[in-house]
Amino acid sequence: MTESPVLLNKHEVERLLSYDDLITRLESVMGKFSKRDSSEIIQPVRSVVPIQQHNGFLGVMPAYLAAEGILSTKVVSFYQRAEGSSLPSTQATVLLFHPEHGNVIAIMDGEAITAKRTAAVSAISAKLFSPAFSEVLCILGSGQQARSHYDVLTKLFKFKEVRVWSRRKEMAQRFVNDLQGPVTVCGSVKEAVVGADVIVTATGASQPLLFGEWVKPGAHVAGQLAHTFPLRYFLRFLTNKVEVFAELGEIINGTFPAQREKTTVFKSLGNLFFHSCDPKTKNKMY
Ligand SMILES: NC(=O)c1ccc[n+]([C@@H]2O[C@H](COP(=O)([O-])OP(=O)(O)OC[C@H]3O[C@@H](n4cnc5c(N)ncnc54)[C@H](O)[C@@H]3O)[C@@H](O)[C@H]2O)c1
Ligand SMILES: O=C(O)[C@@H]1CCCCN1
Repeated sequence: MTESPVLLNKHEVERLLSYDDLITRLESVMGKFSKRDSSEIIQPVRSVVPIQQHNGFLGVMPAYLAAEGILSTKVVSFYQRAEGSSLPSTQATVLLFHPEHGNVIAIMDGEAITAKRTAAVSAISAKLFSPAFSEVLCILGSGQQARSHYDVLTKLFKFKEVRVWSRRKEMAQRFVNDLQGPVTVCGSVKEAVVGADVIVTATGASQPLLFGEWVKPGAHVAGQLAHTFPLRYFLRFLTNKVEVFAELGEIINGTFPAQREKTTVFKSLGNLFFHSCDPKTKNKMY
């Protein structure tokens, strides 16, 4: 007879999930994923059901790591919320299965996992690609991802200055009031971005907010885009001289060099990494 699944609520997940463990673990699994060896990891592309009349989506994100006996799926809904809505735009549950018997062994809050996992992956990208002496962090947005990115990036790097922009200044101010360290609230995206070494985009915007001409040469952009944000926009608004270079796992594996001195963009959905174009560098397209 199978036992009842363990239930982990948001508070428990937050307590148990440390950024140090997550970063180590994610570096390992992203490296394995990029080897495309199905005996190591099977992770199909996320299935998404559009819920058009309510501006929402339901996604299912399964994965299987045979050697480690981990069989799991996240079930996530994401909705476009009206400005000022108190509802979270992303809500998720993660189910862990017994790989041999197929029964559910744990049901975990997925909001905390999504917040921390996504920020930890950006932190890995920043570790690899941010300028050697990064002093200024810029965060666009003031929601869940903005907060988790603030937490992990200020834990890993010693920034001299942190800037936040949000479409409503009072939301940016509320975000800052919750933090311990000093953060500047900026009145425009440009003001927040110019001169920044690490730039996090964490908004639900489906139109470009950040323009390449504002980005300091050599800076690193960690892009948490709305999945509705077309990739071609993201490339064009940044610069028309962008090449898709590699998956993050390929950089971790050493298949491609990180080239920290270049202006780099990590597009989190799909784990792609871009850098500004160098004609001598081999193009790699996915
Ligand atoms: N890559 C990933 O794996 C991943 C995971 C989770 C979330 N995301 C994406 O990250 C983004 C932020 O997610 P979140 O959980 O922090 O959401 P959230 O709802 O907590 O915060 C959204 C933020 O975006 C701002 N915003 C919304 N629409 C905007 C617009 N049109 N212009 C300017 N600002 C706007 C809001 O004011 C708020 O600051 C979303 O696009 C989400 O889809 C990506
Ligand atoms: O990977 C995720 O969990 C998120 C959910 C929200 C939309 C973007 N992707």
